[in-house]
Amino acid sequence: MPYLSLKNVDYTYPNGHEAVHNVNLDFDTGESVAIIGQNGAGKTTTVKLLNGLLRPTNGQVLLNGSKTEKLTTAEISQYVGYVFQNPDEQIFQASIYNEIAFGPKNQKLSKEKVDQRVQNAAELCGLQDSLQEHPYNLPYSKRKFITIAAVIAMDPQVIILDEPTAGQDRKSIELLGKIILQLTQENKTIITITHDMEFVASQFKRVIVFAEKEQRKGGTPKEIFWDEELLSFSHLKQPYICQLAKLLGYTGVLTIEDLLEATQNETIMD
Ligand SMILES: Nc1ncnc2c1ncn2[C@@H]1O[C@H](COP(=O)(O)OP(=O)(O)OP(=O)(O)O)[C@@H](O)[C@H]1O
Repeated sequence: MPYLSLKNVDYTYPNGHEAVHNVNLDFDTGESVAIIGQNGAGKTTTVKLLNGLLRPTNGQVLLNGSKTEKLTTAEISQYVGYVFQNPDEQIFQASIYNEIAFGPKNQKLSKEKVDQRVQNAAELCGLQDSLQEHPYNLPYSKRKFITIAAVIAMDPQVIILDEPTAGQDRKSIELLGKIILQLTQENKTIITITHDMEFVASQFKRVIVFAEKEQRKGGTPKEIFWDEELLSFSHLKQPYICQLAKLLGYTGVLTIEDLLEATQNETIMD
């Protein structure tokens, strides 16, 4: 049984705008999934439905096989954590320690356990030396890691990251990759919305494409990034390495290693 599912879900905002139509998705434990699609395709609405910030107009959200309609958003967020696109919508404490400790304290854990959760999450997110600082002493890019650490410290089974690479430099994107890998190795489910196709190609095992409020296709990065009809319909670009491979006359390439192999095979065949 999947850990988290959307079954025939529609969502219409109170102003009458339907943002998501007939979405069916399953997420298992230990998988990393990227959700991609052009602006306004319905990605953020979909993940807010997953953690109860929004409730379906039609259809069901299932957690471990059970309907979530009777659970409060606070209850669902114990299982499905959500890191906002904009960290400043999430941060409200006066120190990084308190920001990360807020969730575990609310879970009524002992002081030692809270400390341990904060230390572990801060270390994973590169914040262990800044715990006593005010969050706004750190730049925007680092504040995003504070909010990631705050959600990790609550230890939910599922962690949703909304646009984590926006405004991040190469080193921080590498750190994000490391965090995602570590969490999936701990059997967590990571669901990430992103416009960064390079990040998707390098970090995720499964990709779901949204276009015009519906999910269009799910598959491996290779299946998605070489489906040119799908990309064109969804207004998405291939990662640069795929574009280069295409110019050179190769298909099915996703990494530099793939491209190297394709060129070497050709040399051997010549
Ligand atoms: N609060 C709201 N009220 C009415 N319409 C909304 C609201 N929030 C989003 N929408 C609309 O719903 C549609 C889907 O928005 P959503 O934010 O889910 O898209 P998205 O794929 O996440 O886009 P982006 O990549 O820009 O974040 C868009 O047309 C958007 O304008």
